[in-house]
Amino acid sequence: MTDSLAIELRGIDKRFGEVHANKYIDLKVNKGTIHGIVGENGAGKSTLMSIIYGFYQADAGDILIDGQVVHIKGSQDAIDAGIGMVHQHFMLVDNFTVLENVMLGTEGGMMLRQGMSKARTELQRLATDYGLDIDPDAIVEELPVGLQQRVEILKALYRGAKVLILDEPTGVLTPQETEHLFKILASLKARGTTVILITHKLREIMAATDHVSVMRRGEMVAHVDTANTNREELAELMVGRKVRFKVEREAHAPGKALLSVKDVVVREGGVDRLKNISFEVREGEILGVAGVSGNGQSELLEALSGIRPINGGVIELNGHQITAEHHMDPYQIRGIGVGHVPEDRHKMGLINKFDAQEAFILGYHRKAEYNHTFLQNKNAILKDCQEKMDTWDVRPADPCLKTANFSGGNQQKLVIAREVEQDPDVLLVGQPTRGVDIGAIEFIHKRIIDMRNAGKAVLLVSVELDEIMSLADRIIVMFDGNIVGEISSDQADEKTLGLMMANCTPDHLQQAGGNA
Ligand SMILES: Nc1ncnc2c1ncn2[C@@H]1O[C@H](COP(=O)(O)OP(=O)(O)OP(=O)(O)O)[C@@H](O)[C@H]1O
Repeated sequence: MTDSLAIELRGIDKRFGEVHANKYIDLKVNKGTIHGIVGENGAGKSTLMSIIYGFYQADAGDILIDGQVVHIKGSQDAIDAGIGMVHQHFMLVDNFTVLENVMLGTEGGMMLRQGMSKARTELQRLATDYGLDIDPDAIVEELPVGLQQRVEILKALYRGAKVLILDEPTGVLTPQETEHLFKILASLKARGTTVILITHKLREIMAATDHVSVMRRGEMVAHVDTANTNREELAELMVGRKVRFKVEREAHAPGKALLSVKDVVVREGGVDRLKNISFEVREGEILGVAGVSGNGQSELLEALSGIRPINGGVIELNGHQITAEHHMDPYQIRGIGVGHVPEDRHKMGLINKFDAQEAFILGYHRKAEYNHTFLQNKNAILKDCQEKMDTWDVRPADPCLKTANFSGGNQQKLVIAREVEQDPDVLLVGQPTRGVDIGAIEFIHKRIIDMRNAGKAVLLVSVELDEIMSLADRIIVMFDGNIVGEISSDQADEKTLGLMMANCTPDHLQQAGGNA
């Protein structure tokens, strides 16, 4: 039966000091299938994939490709063995063209005209065969995220990948881009490529995969055929208990406005990113902001949190006015009772070299409780961090571990725990559950609802429509720097929101309402 296996792992074991990240893992992946891998944050999924791709060396165990043991000591060995990987954070050279990125590091020489022209022909063949349409001369940084990911896939195929690993590929994609990606994966499968897909989104697992393997705390705990399972069972296998998918949200009367935005303009390079927008968020209310990425939601969060000055209008935050003339920086804004969970935890939420205990006080480090007269109160910081890590189930609960060495989902928990636990009056939160496992999503959602029930104002920006619809009381929709519509969450459904996000006419919306 081994001929039908694209890749097999036997007894893969890996430790990082005290952390036993992979415990004697066995895995069989059939050729020409889409194989899902799920598991809680820190379960060891990325470590296992990094071993297959040669980033890490296993302490024990074998990797077999086409039935033969292969020794993968680096990514070039993995590429030679027909393995390709699309990382969560793309590995592209931003100011190179698509073609240059695809060729980079391969035989033929970038500078040789003949090599370039051969590569162009091959790239076009791959693009046509796999439905990966792209302009070879486009500059990568000018492409939307979904197309940049396509370049990563093409790069792997160009290097002859027979097994393609995708680690959380949809975390940064819009729903439309996600749909496209799944069509591409189906076409890869139809042409015999094997896909290993890591995702926390169980809907995607159910829709796209043939088989699923479940990891928990470094172990492989189950292998199931997708056709014979469901989201609830997978969630229970991952977490070891039943998980509620539905958020409990009781009716609640909001109070006075804690955040008010009046005619706010944000300009960048002569272009208005926010065009005279106005709205309010009141005490005891969650306002959801929906929109296709790139329509001003990120600029809005950055303006409100003080990262970006505004060019016009007025923001009133917890009784304080911010205008173009009177800017407040992020530290000052935190000081007036505003918490901010940035959309991109790597760029704005954490400093990789810092320990978890330092990450936990970032932005709050001057507070009296973390300081003696002149020096930091290390004991207080350590104790505080330990308590919060336990409450939020950050794994490993080690305040001295470098931020970079936590798994992606645990890094996200560090950031959101830091902001929520400061008990701000206004919480600005971007993509709160990006990369977070199903059990942690349940917890994070509950904490956001608890804040609303305690009379706080929450502004929630998320690309997950399910998340917005289940948490928000009201939803505003952004398009091209404007607010193009508002809807209460009881009336919102995916179709109506989708049309609003595309800025469709009232007629279209009425039809959608009728058909919904
Ligand atoms: N370079 C490293 N040094 C120390 N510990 C590490 C390192 N890389 C990973 N770990 C630890 O190994 C464990 C497994 O991490 P891994 O990133 O594989 O989890 P994951 O299942 O991919 O999680 P997530 O869903 O959050 O991405 C975690 O406890 C993590 O902190």
